[in-house]
Amino acid sequence: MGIIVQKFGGTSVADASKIKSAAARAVETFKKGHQVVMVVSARGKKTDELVALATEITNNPSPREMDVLLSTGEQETIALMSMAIAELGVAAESMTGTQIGIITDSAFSKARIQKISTMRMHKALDAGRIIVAAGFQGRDENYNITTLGRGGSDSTATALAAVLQADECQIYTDVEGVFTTDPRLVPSARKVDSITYEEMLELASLGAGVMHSRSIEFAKKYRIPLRVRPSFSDGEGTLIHATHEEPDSVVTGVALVRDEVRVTLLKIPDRPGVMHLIFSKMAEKKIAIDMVVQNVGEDGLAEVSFTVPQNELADTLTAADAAVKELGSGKVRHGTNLSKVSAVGRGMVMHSGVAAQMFKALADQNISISLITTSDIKISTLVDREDADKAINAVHSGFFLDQAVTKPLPIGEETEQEEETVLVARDRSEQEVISRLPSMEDIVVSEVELDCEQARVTIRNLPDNPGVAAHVFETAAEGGINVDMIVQNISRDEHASLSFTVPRDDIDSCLKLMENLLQQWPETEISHDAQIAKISVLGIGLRSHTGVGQKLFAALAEANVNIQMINTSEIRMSAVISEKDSRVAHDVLSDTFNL
Ligand SMILES: Nc1ncnc2c1ncn2[C@@H]1O[C@H](COP(=O)(O)OP(=O)(O)O)[C@@H](O)[C@H]1O
Ligand SMILES: N[C@@H](CC(=O)OP(=O)(O)O)C(=O)O
Repeated sequence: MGIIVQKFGGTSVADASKIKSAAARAVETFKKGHQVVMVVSARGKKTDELVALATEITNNPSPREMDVLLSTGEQETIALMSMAIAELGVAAESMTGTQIGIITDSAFSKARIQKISTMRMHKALDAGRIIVAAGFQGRDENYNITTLGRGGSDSTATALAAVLQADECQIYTDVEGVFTTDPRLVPSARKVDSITYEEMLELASLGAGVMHSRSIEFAKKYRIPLRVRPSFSDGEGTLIHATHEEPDSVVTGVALVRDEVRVTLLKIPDRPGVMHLIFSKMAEKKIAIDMVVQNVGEDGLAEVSFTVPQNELADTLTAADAAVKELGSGKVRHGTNLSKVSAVGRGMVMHSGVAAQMFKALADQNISISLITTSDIKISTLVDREDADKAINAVHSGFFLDQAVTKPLPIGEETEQEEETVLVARDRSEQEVISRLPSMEDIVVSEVELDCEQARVTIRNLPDNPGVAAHVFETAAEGGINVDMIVQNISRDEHASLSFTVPRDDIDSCLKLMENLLQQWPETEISHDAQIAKISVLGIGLRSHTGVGQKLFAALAEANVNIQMINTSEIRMSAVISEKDSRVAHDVLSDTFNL
């Protein structure tokens, strides 16, 4: 039998009795004949406590020393866990990230794995020992201790599963599996039995804290079946894999990021290269931009908004100021106390009216939406933080996620799928996997897609009131118009400007419907462009790797292509450009990403 990786999060190793029951589970698996690699996190809230302790000493801790400090939480757990396993009569060996040979770059607090050595682990496994590995940590080339970012033990687990070609990577946690949303926030959330890598990637990157998004990235790249399981019961949990069967519902889950801030660059030049410059300034400071919302420019001037985590505001403003200075025009504004509410589901691709349904759910609760961005399988909205809980509940019930009954997968299909995924893992020689290690965290762009069948509609000066977006998209849905990309930005005077794309053949009927609707808001202006193209890069981990946006914008700038609208997600980045630029954009992006 093969290798099983079992990861136990902080909540599952919080005290001695929890450590003992985690140890018992590993021993049970071992006794069934598997080789077992445990990956453990710091106990309970240990990491938070260490962070708090450091801030009692300084407001400006050295990033290097912070990583030395935070890595101790996991070190405590590996020793205790190994003792607990030994008490059950099985040999165990604790290993820190350094001892395993997890080599990362030197980006303290958000390091990326570059290499993993399997030698020491194989030796211990072959000697009949359970490995207890410290999650969340590694070392750089100069033996500085690094950490992988909060929640990073999931990434350690899937990365180890990938290099060891494990049969399954099990993530044990304090809930029954992956739910339709965080059950702590929405008690009526339901567990889902299976979910695709893409949906889980989007959900995790949009705030579903149950998994670290990079861990799913590894699992998808290396085809490792992941299973999120409860540590307190024998539940089967949720399988995360590459299924292709029809989804049961249009939306699979909703997620919340509570602490977001918005930075808006106003009155910046509307010309090629602008986005590239802004993204480069952010990338220099390793700021992972979250939502990016760029809408069509007006009078030669454009505006772009993005959101970042609250704690990156100061760095982001410095970078934004530097960008504006270099551009020679523009103003930087920001808004705080915001939250992002998103809905994710593969079914969105096939159904129209999904956006309208989400905006209506928010409008019914009188919640105003300041930014909107969509991709093919997700819709994200930015709302006031005080509305966050109300919003997530509204969207969850608006998509009937509290009511849907999960349809069990037909037994045959599930078995076939599992066998297929396991085979892929077993077929590959370890040598081949190891040779790919230096590029373990490389960006994977798999396709450049060009869509010249769409037209763009832009509405400016929309009142910033709850229900406006819902009206617009309900009108489109009632008219049978399938809206694709949606971007809403807030404008200079706090009015909203909304752009969206529709099939080109529907542009006339769409304009007619909109003109009718807009009569109630006389200050609005509508414009359109039927000669647009949507160019997209598809892959994995696109948003969390700041480099992809940077490369994309650099390539388009180099080719002198102006960008009208942008949408980003974990698996797709799209830009609306003029149709006349479509060929050159396609060629230059294919070149840039070596496709
Ligand atoms: N969609 C979701 N499904 C399940 N749990 C979720 C979801 N979104 C957020 N969570 C939260 O994630 C928590 C588990 O993650 P975390 O606290 O990091 O656990 P661990 O300590 O095991 O790593 C759950 O207790 C739950 O509140
Ligand atoms: N201890 C680290 C790493 C981690 O992954 O923890 P958990 O598995 O409890 O989310 C943190 O708190 O971020």
